[in-house]
Amino acid sequence: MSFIEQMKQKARSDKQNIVLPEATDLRVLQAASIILQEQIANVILIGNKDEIRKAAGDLDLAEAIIIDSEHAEKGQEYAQAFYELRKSKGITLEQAAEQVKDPVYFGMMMLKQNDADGLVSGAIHSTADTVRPALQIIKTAPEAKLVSTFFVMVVPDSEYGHNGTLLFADCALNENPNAEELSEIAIASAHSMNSLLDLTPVVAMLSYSTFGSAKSELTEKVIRAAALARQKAPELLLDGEMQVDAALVQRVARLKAPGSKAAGQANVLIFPDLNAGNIGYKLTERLAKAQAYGPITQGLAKPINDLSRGCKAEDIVGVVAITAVQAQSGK
Ligand SMILES: CC(C)(COP(=O)(O)OP(=O)(O)OC[C@H]1O[C@@H](n2cnc3c(N)ncnc32)[C@H](O)[C@@H]1OP(=O)(O)O)[C@@H](O)C(=O)NCCC(=O)NCCS
Ligand SMILES: CC(=O)OP(=O)(O)O
Repeated sequence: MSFIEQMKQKARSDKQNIVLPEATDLRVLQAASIILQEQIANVILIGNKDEIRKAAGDLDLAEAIIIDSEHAEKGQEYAQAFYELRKSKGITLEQAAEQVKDPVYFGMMMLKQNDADGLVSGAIHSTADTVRPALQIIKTAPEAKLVSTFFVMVVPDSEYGHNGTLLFADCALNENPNAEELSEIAIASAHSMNSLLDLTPVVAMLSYSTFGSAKSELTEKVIRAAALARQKAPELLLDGEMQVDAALVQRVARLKAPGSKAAGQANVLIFPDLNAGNIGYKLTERLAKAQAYGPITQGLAKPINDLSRGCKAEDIVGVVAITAVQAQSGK
């Protein structure tokens, strides 16, 4: 069974309430209709009922719950709760009341107040505009030091990773992580590989150098990050710095990184910065025609996941199924 079929099946076993705040986007509404039809999750759409119905056309959304954040019953409660959260940053109650009318902020407050289980946004909003409210309202999980993101990449007809399934991180959030932050991203991604995909993570810390073949501040950062990650999580199969061919291809690994416990068989690729990560996932998606599910966040107190503005309806369905599975395990 494919990765995404597994996620859908798991999601169906205990249906979660997932908020979609971008409810006038046709791809989001098409996804909502598929999610309801396939019984993957209960769907909460945020927006004006008439506008949503107009945008939806013939789509069957009869089972979706629609909440208008401009005139919501809980608007006052959410405004007060948001004000309490952000008053130390100088926000007034009036500003809080305005802010929670925004569908993304309203959706986040639904999660904060336990009125929903997960949220998916980003078909219209940039990553910053999806993740910033999550960082402000939902915040990091108690055990997490840093929030980061990953993509589950499913590459057709590929022997790399686990039969073409790999986890790429961080492709969406942390712009230039230092060595300490990069080590946290690696460890969190290994845990995500294990908890979400039930696969043993084999982690490669990527660079343009393999085991000292080049030397600069950039390679030194990755070497330090790998050392820190090994120190903090010695049980992990993790190595670096290494080039992506050494990480994936056994023949190249034998030449460039003999004796490495991760080279040649990596299924978790940790990119050194956001330029590399974002370009790397989009290249794989477009040139290798891979499915790219994400950005999925790790380290937030509740499951809030992002999308690329270039996503298709089926990508949104996939990310909602993943969000529902994360919500099940967080309960
Ligand atoms: C997401 C992003 C906007 C957060 O940036 P920011 O400017 O630090 O935002 P803010 O300063 O408003 O931070 C919001 C809160 O989250 C916290 N925070 C920021 N990044 C964090 C992280 N990675 N992990 C945990 N907390 C974080 C901040 O400390 C702040 O907390 P506070 O408001 O309670 O004090 C920023 O990292 C970003 O723009 N990343 C790139 C996104 C992008 O363009 N991706 C490319 C396409 S996918
Ligand atoms: C994840 C990502 O790159 O998002 P977008 O394409 O919307 O910038």
